[in-house]
Amino acid sequence: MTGPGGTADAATATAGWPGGREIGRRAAAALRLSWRASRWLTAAEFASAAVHGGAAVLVAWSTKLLIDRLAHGRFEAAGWLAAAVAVTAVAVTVLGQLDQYVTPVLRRAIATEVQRTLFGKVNSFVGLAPLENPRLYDRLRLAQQAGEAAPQQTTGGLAGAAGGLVQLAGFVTALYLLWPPMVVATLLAAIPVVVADLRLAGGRAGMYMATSPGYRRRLFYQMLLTDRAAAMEGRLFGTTRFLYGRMVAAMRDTTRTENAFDARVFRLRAGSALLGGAVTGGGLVLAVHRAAAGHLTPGDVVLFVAAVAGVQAALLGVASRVTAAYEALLVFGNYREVMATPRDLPVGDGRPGPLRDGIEFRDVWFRYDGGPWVLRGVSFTVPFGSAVGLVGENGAGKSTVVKLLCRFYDPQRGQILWDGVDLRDLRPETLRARFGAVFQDFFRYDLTAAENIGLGDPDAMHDRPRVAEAALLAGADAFLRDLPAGYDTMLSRVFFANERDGEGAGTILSGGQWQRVALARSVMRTDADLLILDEPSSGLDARAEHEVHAALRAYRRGRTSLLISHRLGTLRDADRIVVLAGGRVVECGDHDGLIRRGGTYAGLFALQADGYRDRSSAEVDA
Ligand SMILES: Nc1ncnc2c1ncn2[C@@H]1O[C@H](COP(=O)(O)OP(=O)(O)OP(=O)(O)O)[C@@H](O)[C@H]1O
Repeated sequence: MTGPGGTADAATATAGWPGGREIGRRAAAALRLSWRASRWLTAAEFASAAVHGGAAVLVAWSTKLLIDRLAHGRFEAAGWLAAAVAVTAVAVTVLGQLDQYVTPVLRRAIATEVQRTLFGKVNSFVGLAPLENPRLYDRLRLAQQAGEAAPQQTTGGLAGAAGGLVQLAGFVTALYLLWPPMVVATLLAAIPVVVADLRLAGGRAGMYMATSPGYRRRLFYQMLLTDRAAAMEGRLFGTTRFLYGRMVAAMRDTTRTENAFDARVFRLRAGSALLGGAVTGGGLVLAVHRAAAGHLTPGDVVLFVAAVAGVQAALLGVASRVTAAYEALLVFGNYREVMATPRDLPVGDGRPGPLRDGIEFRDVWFRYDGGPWVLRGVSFTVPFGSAVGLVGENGAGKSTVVKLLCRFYDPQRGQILWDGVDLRDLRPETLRARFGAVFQDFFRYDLTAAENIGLGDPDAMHDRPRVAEAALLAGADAFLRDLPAGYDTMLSRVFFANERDGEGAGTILSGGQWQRVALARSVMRTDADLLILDEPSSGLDARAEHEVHAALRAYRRGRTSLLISHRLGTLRDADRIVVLAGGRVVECGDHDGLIRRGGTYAGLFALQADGYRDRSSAEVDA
């Protein structure tokens, strides 16, 4: 295998091939998956393969008898045999058609089952860490591929092997009866083919692993080249050529690795085909000689030719089916690994009641996946009914605090307590159901405006008055009503509202408008105990910011909230402001107290206030 990274990656990927037992376990799992997807189709696949194998021998043997009866002038018996051959041939043809129907339908049933189980698994991850692991994406891609292919390859492989063995046994018996040495020669010629195919199966699985990152990169660059937001920067900075180059390079890399592998396949297969051809040709010449010497009848020669070809075809069929199944089972390990991924975070049984006392961060230490410490012993409380602001420079760890509170990760040390109960002892979904939140990197769904807001409480998604109320609070109602189809306008240029007729082209919102939609989404849960607002107004104009904050102040009254904003003016009326720096809480108090203290917060506030002051008046002051 060549190509940058090809050899090394393949070597890593193929290190530690699974043994026979593991392959057996995978085969059993693949069969179970196929059975679960459709037991009738799985059974039909087996039945049709077995009948196929037997029918081929039956046709060849009947043909031999037919020719011998004809040669001896026994025409009546020949007539019956001809009818038997015709019926068998018709049955085989019909079965072939049934096979053509069963195979794709079973494939689709398996594909549906695989997608259902795989994405169900991804959905079951409690936190975000598994989704930040590039290996997961490789495994997931291969798992989808192999998850769909392996069960059918295994079913087909086992069924085909069963059918092939029936055929093999029939033809070997026929050859043995005619001329025993030919059995040995034919089997010997087929052995290199089987060995070569098994070796290729291992190589192919390694190649899949080695090319998977390349495929993902390729898709990533393709997505960037067609993504609207990326296209703006791409055109302005001229990065499209760079991205295009990277995409083509990634494509060449994977293609080179695949081509090198296919060349190896060709060399091995051509060599073994040559050997098989020589045996068949030589055998035919000898059989004709033996017939000329009176040792074989004309029917024997016909059966002989059919048997040599049949044995080779059966052996090759069994080998190729088994190796295809083996190959698929090697990659199927990815499906099993994804499905066996242990739960990323422990899940407690507790159901948090409505917040009564408050939330406490107690000596919380946290770092992302072996990186530097982001929080180093952070302690503060969010008392029930209060508004707490988090302040700190870029990278201070404010959003990290929010992510820990939502239990996207667990702290390495310390505790986060909900009314005195550790978050780890609570069910994450019931805990999260108590939050309303707008994140700094909120998501823009390619859905309608109403759906974009309604997703904040899927149960109330179609409750239009609730959606409109949330939009009103977030200052989004007026501009959403003005859209071409009001709340039903698609907020996307990638989909039509009516896909079938290609009608209802979408609209693009401005950054601030999107922020208001996200804010509306965060207040959809009317019974939320805690409102988390991470930079909710960074994109709003001055008037909108003023209006939205006034509305939110009223909304927050009596509720508990955690606010993050670099615009310190918006946090002025928070009951408590927590200042983070160097991973620690360096100050805590209300606005007036912190200003009097003259520390970090007072310094940041003065800097911002300075920026807003009229320069000339500042100069006059000076
Ligand atoms: N998923 C992640 N994986 C690795 N490191 C991360 C991840 N998310 C954040 N970090 C790192 O953690 C640190 C704190 O990030 P965080 O987003 O919490 O800061 P912040 O105070 O919210 O910053 P800002 O004011 O810029 O929004 C940063 O150094 C950042 O690089």
